[in-house]
This record gives sequence, structure tokens and C-alpha cells, in this order.
Amino acid sequence: MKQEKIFGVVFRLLRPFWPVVVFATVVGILGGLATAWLLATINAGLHDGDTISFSLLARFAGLCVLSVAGTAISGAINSIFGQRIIAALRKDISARILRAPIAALEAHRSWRLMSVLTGDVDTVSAFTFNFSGYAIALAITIGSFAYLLSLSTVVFLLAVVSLALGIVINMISQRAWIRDYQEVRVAQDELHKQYRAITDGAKELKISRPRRERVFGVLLSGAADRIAALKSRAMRLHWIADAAGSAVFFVMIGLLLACRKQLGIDNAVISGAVIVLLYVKGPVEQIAGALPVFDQARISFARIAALSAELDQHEPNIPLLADTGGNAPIPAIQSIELRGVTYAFSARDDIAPFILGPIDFTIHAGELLFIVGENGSGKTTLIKLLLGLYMPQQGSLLHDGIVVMPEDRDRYRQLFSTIFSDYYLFDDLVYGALPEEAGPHLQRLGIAHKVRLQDDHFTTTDLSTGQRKRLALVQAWLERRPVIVTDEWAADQDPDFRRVFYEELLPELKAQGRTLIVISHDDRYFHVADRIVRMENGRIVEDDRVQRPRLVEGEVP
Ligand SMILES: Nc1ncnc2c1ncn2[C@@H]1O[C@H](COP(=O)(O)OP(=O)(O)OP(=O)(O)O)[C@@H](O)[C@H]1O
Repeated sequence: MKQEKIFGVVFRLLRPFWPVVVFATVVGILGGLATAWLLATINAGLHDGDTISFSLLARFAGLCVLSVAGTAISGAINSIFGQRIIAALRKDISARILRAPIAALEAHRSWRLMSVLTGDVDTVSAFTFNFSGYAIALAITIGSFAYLLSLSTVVFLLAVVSLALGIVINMISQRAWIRDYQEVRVAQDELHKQYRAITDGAKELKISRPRRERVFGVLLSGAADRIAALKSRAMRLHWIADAAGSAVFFVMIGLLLACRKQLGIDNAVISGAVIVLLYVKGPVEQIAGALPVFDQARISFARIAALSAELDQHEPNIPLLADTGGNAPIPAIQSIELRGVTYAFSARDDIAPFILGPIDFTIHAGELLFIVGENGSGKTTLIKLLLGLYMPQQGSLLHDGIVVMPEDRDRYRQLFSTIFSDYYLFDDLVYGALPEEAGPHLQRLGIAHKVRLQDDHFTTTDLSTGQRKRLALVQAWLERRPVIVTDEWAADQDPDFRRVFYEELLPELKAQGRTLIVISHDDRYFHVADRIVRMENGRIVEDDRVQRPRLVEGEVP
């Protein structure tokens, strides 16, 4: 990823806050400079004879107020806006994730996203929280050195040489730290992956001792220990550099005291220089201590910016804040068509990519369509294309005969309620659903004794696997959208309910005018479909209307 692009993203994120951040920093710098001037005033007071003049006292008081107020105001503003920047960052990344094409999100592993959303954003947060402190420390250092120069060129040069030595020592330790910190972030990604394994895979790990030992003993502990080793090596180096820097400072003060006669420096200058040098040692160490934090923040910022840039190809017209749901009319369809559509996953390693298509295929409103075929034949990929989640690489998706353009995709997707095989169960109802209808549906799906709707939330989602899927179906039912898409919905249902689903619920939904696209392996129930589309190796190999025997008058179907 190019540096300019990273900086572009960083600047864009910070832009709304520039004026206030600059103001806080300027106030902090003024406070820092006032502190340095205060030191000069104290030194002047020490050598002002027996009585201290009023003007000196007034200057002392004024500088005290400036120093204290500047530091406090700058710190307060900075921490408020530091937190706002972090909130903006969190929202920006989340918005990018919501607007990114599904294929781009699938290419990212979820633990990588979580690692950026938590680890990297927190690191940047820690830095911004202290930002004004660093600016003030820098201002005190610059002001103090300016005062040293006004006192004596020799003292100033000596101080500059010792500071330069300290900087060189710190830079050497810093370089090692930057190299290590990149590795720390890689290990942190691995740690997040293993955190997911021990939470999402808790049951499997209870049952499989070898896997548990490998996950904990090798992978998780390995990542945690690697991070600890790298960070403690970095901190050791940092403290050694810090101690060496301090030693250089004290040696310089010693030199000044020992050689003041030879250097021709009088006592007033020496006392002023020593006061300033001893005072400025704190801010200098604060800046040196900030360098690792600064580097971590820089690397984390680069990772955030890289992720932001990778997710930059967002889909157009995806509203996130506008409250559009409540009054939006329920959209209607006549037909959905895939015309000459192909889609290929990118090749990984030496494995040939899966290619779907070319597909020509039309669904008409009110159809009860089954998509069937072996595992891996492309059924889920086909519905992701139908839903407008994957973009056809060739050909087009049409709604009522009109090509669905990128800017219309979000509106088009509002036609559908979906229950994927890896669905996410939300515990609330959103606009479009009528809460008062929930009870009968929960009853109908046999879960009314377990879960109710309270306000717009279901009382629980702690249900069995099959019951959770029934709750997802209740939600799809209540959403009143014209097309319902289910991917192996009945796979977790008991035989009785499986029959209810195919022979009662699907026909009932169809009778209400819904279009139903059902991925199924249940060949016992294929007869309920109006039409069966069979997939094989990414192609449609059969597309048949189901022939039902004509009923003789008075015959019960
Ligand atoms: N994100 C992905 N990246 C790369 N290849 C993928 C991805 N998702 C699916 N595939 C590949 O595409 C092929 C079709 O997958 P798809 O999920 O569409 O099959 P399916 O017919 O729904 O299978 P199943 O009945 O097992 O659910 C598979 O061979 C799979 O390996």
C-alpha cells in the first residue's frame, strides 16, 4: 500500500478536527514556552539582589498562570477531541465494512477486522489521549534551549550535543522496536484468531484434547509469548537507551560544574543552566518515552488506513443513518433475471477457482422455486448473485426487465428476506414488520412457549438450533418482503416440522403472494415446488416445472 494513500486516509479522518486540534496544540505550546520563560524568571529572581522587584513578581505570577492554564486547557481540549477522533475512526471503519462488497469482506478474515477494530484503534486512542502532553513537553524543551542560548552559547552547544547523543541512542533502540512492532501486530492477529477459536470453538475444544492442547499450548500461548517477548525486548532497549540518555545529561551537568572557570561561565549563568537542564530532563524523557507509543500509533494508523483503503471500493447508495425504513413502501416484483451471468472466485494457491455460469435464468413473481444440487455445485453462489450481493463478472442482473445498476442495488436488495445457512439471528424487529402479528407466527412455528415479542425485541434467542431457525423464519415472515430466500432451512428441523415447512408453510407463504427461492437437499419434498433448478459444477443442468396431476372435481389434493 502506497504511503500517499495512507496519509490521504489519515488526513481525511482528521480534517474535521484540525482547527480545534491545532488550537489546543498552540495553547499547549504557549503554556510550554511560558514554563521555560518561568524558569528564566526564577533564575533572574535568584540573582536580582536581596529584594525582588515588583515587575519580576508580576512576570512570575503571569507566567505561572499562563503555564498552568495553557497546560490544563490544551490537555482538556485535546482529550475531548482525541476521543471524538477515535469515535470518528470507529464509525468510519464500521461504515466502510457495511458499505464494502460482500466479496471484499469474505476475502478479509473476520479476526483481522476485529484486530484492527479493537487493537489498532485502541493504540491510536492511547496516543491521541496524550498528544497535548507531548506537544507541551516539546514546547518546554524548545523554550528551555532558547533560554540556554540566551544565557551562553557554550552551555547551549554542550546541551545540544548531549541532546543529540541522547536522540541517536534512542533512535537506535527505536529502529529495533519498529521492526519488532510489525511482528507484534502479526502475532496479535494470530492471537485474535485463537481467541475466536477458544470462544466459538469452545465445545469442540472441550471434546478434543489434542486440538485443545495445540490451540492453547502451541498457537495461543505461542502468539501471547511472542508478543510478550518482543514487547519486553523493546522495553528493555528503551530503558537502556533512556538510562544512557540520562547519563549523558548528568555527565554534561558535571562537566559544566567542573569546568566553569575554564569555560569562562559565571555563577549566575551556571545556576540558570543547571535549573533549566534539571527541569528540562523531565519533558525530554517524556518525549523519549513517547517515541515507542508514537511508533505504535503510527503503525496502527497505517494498518487502519490500509484496511480503510482496501475497503475503499464501497458500494454506492448505502444509507446508514437516514431513517428510511419506516415509511418505505414494500417494493414489488414481476421478475428477477440473470442474463449471461458468470462469476469466478479468485484462484488461491494452486487450486483452480470455482467458476459459476454462464447462467441465463428468470424467476417470476409468486413462484415457489427449489434450487437443488450436490454440495459445492454453486447454489449459494447463485443466490448471492440473485440477491445482488455478488456482482456478475459478465452479464447482468435484471429486475422487472431493467438492469440493476450499482446505485440501485441497495434498493433492489430490499425485495428480499433471507435465511442463509450461516445466518445471523437478530433479536429485534425492524420497520416493515408488524409486531402485533408476531404471536400467531411464533405459535405457528411452535416456539410461542419459549419466546415472545416485547416491544420490538424478542425475549430471547437462547433457543435450540432448530428453534433459532424458526425464529429467523418468523422474522422473514413479518418483514413482509415479496421474496423469501432460504438456504437449507429445514436441515435442522425434526421430521414433523420439516413436513410442516414444506407442505404447509411454503404453500401458505406462496398463497400470500410471496416468491420463494428455496435451496434444498430434501428430495422427499421436491414435489411441493413449482419449479426445480438443478445445479452441477456451477451450471444449471435442469430447469423443470413440476407437473402436478390434475385434480378431478371433488378430489382432495
Ligand atoms: N468465498 C469463497 N472463496 C473462494 N471459493 C469459494 C468461496 N465461496 C464458495 N467458494 C467455492 O465455490 C463453490 C460453490 O460453493 P457454494 O457455496 O455456492 O456451493 P453450494 O452448492 O451452496 O454447496 P452446499 O450444498 O455445500 O451449501 C465451492 O467449490 C466453494 O469452494
